[in-house]
Amino acid sequence: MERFASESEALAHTLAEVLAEKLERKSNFFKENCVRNTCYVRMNRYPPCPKPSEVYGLMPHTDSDFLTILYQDQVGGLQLIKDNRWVAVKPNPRALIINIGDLFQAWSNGMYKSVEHRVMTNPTVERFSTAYFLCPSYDAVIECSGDCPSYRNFSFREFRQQVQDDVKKLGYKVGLPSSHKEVGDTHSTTRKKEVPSLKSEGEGIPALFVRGAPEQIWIKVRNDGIRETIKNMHTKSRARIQVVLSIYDLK
Ligand SMILES: O=C(O)CCC(=O)C(=O)O
Ligand SMILES: [Fe+2]
Repeated sequence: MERFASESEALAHTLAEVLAEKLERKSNFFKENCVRNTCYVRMNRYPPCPKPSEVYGLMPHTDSDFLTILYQDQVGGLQLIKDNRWVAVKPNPRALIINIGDLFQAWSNGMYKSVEHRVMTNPTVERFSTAYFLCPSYDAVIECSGDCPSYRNFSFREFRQQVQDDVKKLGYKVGLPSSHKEVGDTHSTTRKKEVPSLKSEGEGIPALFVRGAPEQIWIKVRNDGIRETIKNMHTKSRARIQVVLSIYDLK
């Protein structure tokens, strides 16, 4: 677990810096603000559930961090929204899944989009996953980039507080406002509507290959190729970046 944490730490910083460089923003932000005691690893266990159609393993959500490095076991159940539909992310023991979180969405002025995802339960098999969250200190201020920022500046403490308050009051996280400028304006943001049916597990996204789609970019990176691969990838503006990474990097 310690190894997962330290390898993920290095990887998360590399990815964040390169993604920042692509925005032509100072890449030392992450070194200065996302330090060891502000980031964390979470281990998730999903027990078998007799009523999988009625109970989520994890409710649909976006992560409240800069980016998440996720390793899932072979059971499956992770799904994300792609092209307005839920699709399964096929388990692959040699891949890590990297999700952009809310903070990167705000920091990049929506260039990188936080990915909505959820976990379905399995009626017979228990499932495990491990996630590393790249988070800043509570006092860090998230400054939206660009001449026409879509979000006002806010501290991570403020954002966390808003998420907690929303969950308490409304029963779900509102997260970043989708079309309003003010973080904290919970009433202006409607809950995302339920997206249509999911594709079957078999149709899910293979977790280790390169594919470009209008809204998502999948890249395969090995060993020390991370920087070059990301630098060279073709990002359409406002692309949603979903990075699928070879676990060879973890040796
Ligand atoms: O278990 C998974 O695959 C996803 C976990 C997750 O989304 C989270 O911990 O935020
Ligand atoms: Fe998550």
